[in-house]
Amino acid sequence: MAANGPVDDHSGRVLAGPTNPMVTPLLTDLYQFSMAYAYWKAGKHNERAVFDLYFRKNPFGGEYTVFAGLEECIRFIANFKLKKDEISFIRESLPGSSEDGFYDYLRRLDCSDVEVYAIPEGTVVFPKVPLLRVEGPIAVVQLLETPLLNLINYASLVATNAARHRFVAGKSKMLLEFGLRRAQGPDGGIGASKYCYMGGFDATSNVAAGKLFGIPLRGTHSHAFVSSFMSPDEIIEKTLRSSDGSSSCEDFVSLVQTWLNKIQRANSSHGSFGETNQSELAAFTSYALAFPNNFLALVDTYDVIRSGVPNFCAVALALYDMGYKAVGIRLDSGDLAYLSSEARKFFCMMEREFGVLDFGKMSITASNDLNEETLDALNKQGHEVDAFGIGTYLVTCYAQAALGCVFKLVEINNQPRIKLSEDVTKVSIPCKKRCYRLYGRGGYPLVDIMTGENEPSPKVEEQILCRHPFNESKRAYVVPQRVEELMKCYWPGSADKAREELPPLKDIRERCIRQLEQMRPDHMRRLNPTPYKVSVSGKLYDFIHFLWLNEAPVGVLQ
Ligand SMILES: Nc1ncnc2c1ncn2[C@@H]1O[C@H](COP(=O)(O)OP(=O)(O)OP(=O)(O)O)[C@@H](O)[C@H]1O
Ligand SMILES: O=P(O)(O)OC[C@H]1O[C@H](OP(=O)(O)OP(=O)(O)O)[C@H](O)[C@@H]1O
Ligand SMILES: O=C(O)c1cccnc1
Ligand SMILES: [Mg+2]
Repeated sequence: MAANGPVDDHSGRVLAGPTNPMVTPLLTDLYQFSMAYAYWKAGKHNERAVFDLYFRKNPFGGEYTVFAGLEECIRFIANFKLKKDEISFIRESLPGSSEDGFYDYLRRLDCSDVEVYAIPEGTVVFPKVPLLRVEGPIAVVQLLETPLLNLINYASLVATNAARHRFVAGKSKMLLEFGLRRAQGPDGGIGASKYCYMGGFDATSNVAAGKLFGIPLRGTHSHAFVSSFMSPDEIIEKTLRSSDGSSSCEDFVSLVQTWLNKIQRANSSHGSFGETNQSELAAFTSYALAFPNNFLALVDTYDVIRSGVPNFCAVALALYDMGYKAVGIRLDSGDLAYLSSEARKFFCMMEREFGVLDFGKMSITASNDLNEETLDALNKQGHEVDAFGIGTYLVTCYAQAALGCVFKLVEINNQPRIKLSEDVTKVSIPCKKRCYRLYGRGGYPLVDIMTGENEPSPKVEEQILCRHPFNESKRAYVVPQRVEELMKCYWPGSADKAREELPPLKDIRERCIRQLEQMRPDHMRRLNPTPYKVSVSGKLYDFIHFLWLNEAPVGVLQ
């Protein structure tokens, strides 16, 4: 197996660079280069360091997180090489006293001696457990800190946000990501589409993301299309061939009008609406002529119940005459519970009145500032929405700005290191570690446990003591029914190890959905979820506290 550089992986494919060409070795904080210089000057740059990348608290008030962004990290590491002009820029940016030798060193730098262990992308993960363990010469690994955090923080946050929206919406609903126009710039938009799909969305409106990642594309039309029409007279080409090609309707506009009259006269709709908006009818008719097989109309430009829905039905029934099946409607304002229920009643009434099979099952898409709370409210009220189009709140992660992943030194030259803090949640867990997920009888994950690298792994059916890393009184014996080692080798560096494949996005998405489904329901609920337990072995617990006492200066009281 090949170990170094931008080489082929097992399937013979070259590991391409990151999706965003802005992700280069310069996409880091200046202080990383300053430290790299100081390490080099001190002759320390090749000291072997181990860093853990982890977060401290689950986002959105929840008790789980979806890990995303790994593939981009590995592609970055595989292609890490400073270009001549980049090195010149670093020389200009560091103090003039820096020595030439450092820049020769930068020229030779790559990640061929860096090892990356990581939890597979799409896994459900928890605070304190390393998502990534990066080991290598300290100067190089230090340069990786910022880009790795940048690639993982938003990816995992938005994937988690998507998973949470999916959880509230339920499995059977179609979830469409509509956020590109509101996302934080182009990378925010592309990233949101990729990671919302990973977190369980079905499709995106973002065409570039469709091309880049093969995400299914979906979309409707906007109010502009509806309001751009003034009257049915504008429609010049009125012919529609039937779906089987056997006949043709010379004046589809008149056919639609005939159906509108029938609907108005129908017994069950008598009196429920008068004149509908004719310019809206023109827009719908025109759209149907353009897409007879995919007719979906935005029905809230003028009045959903008095105009949009009857106009839609008139066009849909005319299409039906020609052998086509309309797709449905989109609602983008108003009370979505009420309007979707009223629209459904209208469709069912059309089915009964005109004997059109399945007309009542017409798809209803809803959009307009949706988020977890509005989805939850709609569920509680009862609604008839089949698909949700969600933008702003989803992609901007409005409910929480950042995940807060950190990158902490846990070992140097085989010496464990600890970072202390007044705030116990900020004390780092030292040592190069192994992490396991222990499963209980119900098939649910029970606890994650971190051990020292050389400790024996937990065994199925063998009792193991799991301790809270910092709280002495919190501990439990666990007899696992299944033991899963969490971190796998994704970049072996110069070690003679096999590299994990980077699976296609679709497979990661499926993994993510399965992972979320296998969690115990009380960890997943929105209100007061039960925290999932993250622990350390007895041996690691003792060592953390030994090191803590060793490193913490004893105060003097005067
Ligand atoms: N039944 C419902 N229960 C709870 N929230 C709802 C319900 N229906 C819609 N919403 C939400 O209420 C908000 C309504 O937005 P807003 O008050 O701006 O009105 P609007 O429908 O957008 O009106 P307009 O587009 O005419 O200005 C949106 O965030 C929407 O998702
Ligand atoms: O509401 P979001 O969750 O962000 O979903 C995307 C929104 O973008 C579109 O319209 P846009 O907001 O551009 O115009 P509108 O508000 O006037 O409909 C669409 O109609 C949705 O309302
Ligand atoms: O296709 C849609 O309906 C759509 C796409 C992006 C934003 N709002 C709506
Ligand atoms: Mg809007």
